[in-house]
Parts: sequence; structure tokens; C-alpha cells
Amino acid sequence: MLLKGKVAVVTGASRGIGKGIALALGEQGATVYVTGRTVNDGDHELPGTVSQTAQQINELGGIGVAVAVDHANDEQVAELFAQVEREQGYLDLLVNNAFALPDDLTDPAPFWQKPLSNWQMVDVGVRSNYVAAWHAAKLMTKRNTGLIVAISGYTGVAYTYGVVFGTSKSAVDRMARDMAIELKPHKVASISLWQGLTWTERAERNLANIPGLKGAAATRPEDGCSPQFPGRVIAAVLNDDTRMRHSGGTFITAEMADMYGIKDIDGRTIPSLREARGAPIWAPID
Ligand SMILES: NC(=O)c1ccc[n+]([C@@H]2O[C@H](COP(=O)([O-])OP(=O)(O)OC[C@H]3O[C@@H](n4cnc5c(N)ncnc54)[C@H](O)[C@@H]3O)[C@@H](O)[C@H]2O)c1
Repeated sequence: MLLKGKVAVVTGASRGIGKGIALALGEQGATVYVTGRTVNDGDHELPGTVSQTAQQINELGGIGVAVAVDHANDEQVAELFAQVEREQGYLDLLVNNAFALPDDLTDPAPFWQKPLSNWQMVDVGVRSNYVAAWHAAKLMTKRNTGLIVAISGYTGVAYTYGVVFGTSKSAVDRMARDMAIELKPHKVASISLWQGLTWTERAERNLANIPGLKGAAATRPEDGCSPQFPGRVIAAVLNDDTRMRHSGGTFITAEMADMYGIKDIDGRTIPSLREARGAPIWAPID
């Protein structure tokens, strides 16, 4: 219960990595505001709602608060942070996870044969990070403490699936760094985390659609991790009084886990894919 009294916002937490992070924070007693476009109805054909995530956080010993927020809508985002301020008075952690992944993400077509609407990944995935951080920074700098985390991936340097995907992840890595420079005098840290393959509902569906994949490779590839794994790493950074040393950096989640001695929920060490997929560009600021 190391995070009792800590207040967090995790965006896009109805399923997948956002849900896993929210549960890992809840397990340590945090109060976690979890957002999705609707509270009780799933907003996609994949399973999961934020009210279910909030309920699971409560069962784990944390406090879950489900809030309907479309992160493409600035007024709804403003109201979320106003609610946090009204109810809690402060904010310790923002995890920018929501990402509008298009259903044709893994189709091999080149960018000009995919719809222009693929740019939605920049709207909810890059711009939405900026808007949420803009509100969070106002709360965090008042107390001179806080942590803002962007969920990114090797896609930030390694071509994966398409042009808009890579553009989005490079942008959030850079945004985390430049925010760190401006937040430094206020002792608020900003980092970007590179997730490897994560066993989410969406990833499992995508793998099932790739012809020829069989056995574990088609369901739970051994390099993959649980959705809670990045949450454990974020909890460790939040608990670390010297976390400003990381600010501005882009980190491979698996390497940061090693730094803090963290394993996945089944006890496995998650491998870094630095050699195979690429290395982050942004080191922490001085
Ligand atoms: N799954 C992986 O293997 C993997 C690997 C590296 C990085 N990532 C990154 O992790 C993040 C989450 O991915 P995921 O695999 O869990 O995907 P996902 O599609 O399952 O989850 C995305 C979440 O964002 C929410 N969301 C989408 N649009 C929204 C909007 N307009 N307003 C509010 N919420 C919205 C969805 O409802 C969902 O909860 C993404 O940034 C993704 O790029 C995933």
C-alpha cells in the first residue's frame, strides 16, 4: 500500500495497458481516476468499461473513480481535472495512455491507401497528451511535485505498421522531454515509456488476424508482458524520491523495471528489445 494517499489520472483505462496500469496503482492503494469515452458501456467491440476497471481497483484496495471523458474533447478533459481538484485538491500522477488506434492499423497498405482519418492517432495520442498535461501541470506545479508519463513504444524509432503510428510516438517522446525542461524548476518529472508487446485484448485480436502464426506466438508471445507490468514500473518511479533524475528521458519499460528490480506478475523478467528494435533518442535532461 505504498501509494495510499497518492492521486492519479490514467487516460483510456477501459481495457488494455491503461487498465493494467490503473490496477497496478490501485493494488498499492492509490486513488485512480480512470477515463474512457463512456462509463458503463464499452466504447469499442473489444471488452471492458471504466466502471469495471474502477470496481476492480476498489477490490484490490485502492480507490477507483470512473469518469466519462472523450480525450478528443477539450471541455470534457477540462472538467476531468476540475473534478480531481474539487474532490482531491491535488494530483500526483498523470499517465497519458489513451490512443485512438484505427482498426486498419496492421493492414500492410501504404499511407496513401489508408484513410486520412488515420490521423486520429495524433488527435488522441499526441494532442490529447498535451491537453491533459496542460491541466495536470497547473495542479502539480502548485505543490512542486508530480509525475507525467507518456505511454510510447519502439515505434518511436522503428517503423511499425504505418506512418502516423511512428509519427505519433516520436512526437510524444519529444514532448515528454521538452515538458521536462519547463517543469524542472517546479520539481515535476516528465518521462516517456516504451512498452514492448503487451498481452492486451487488442494485441491478442491483432495476432489472431495474422495468417500463419501458431501456438504461443499467436496468443502470448514470450517477449510480451502483462498490462500490469508497466503499472508496476510507474508505481516504482512515483515512489522514488529521486525520480527527477529520470525527467526528460525516454525509457524502455523493461530496462526501467531492471533498474527497480521489478518482475512481471508471473515472476518473469521482461527482455529489452533494444538490440532488435532500436534505442530511445532522448536521455534525461541534466
Ligand atoms: N499493446 C501493445 O502491445 C502496445 C505496445 C507499445 C505501446 N502501446 C501503447 O499503449 C497504449 C494503449 O494501447 P492498448 O494496446 O492498450 O490499446 P487499446 O486500444 O486496447 O486501448 C486504448 C485505450 O484508449 C481508449 N481511448 C481511445 N480513444 C479514446 C478517446 N477518444 N477518449 C478516451 N479514451 C480513448 C480506449 O477506450 C482504450 O481504453 C497506446 O498508446 C499504445 O500505442 C501498446
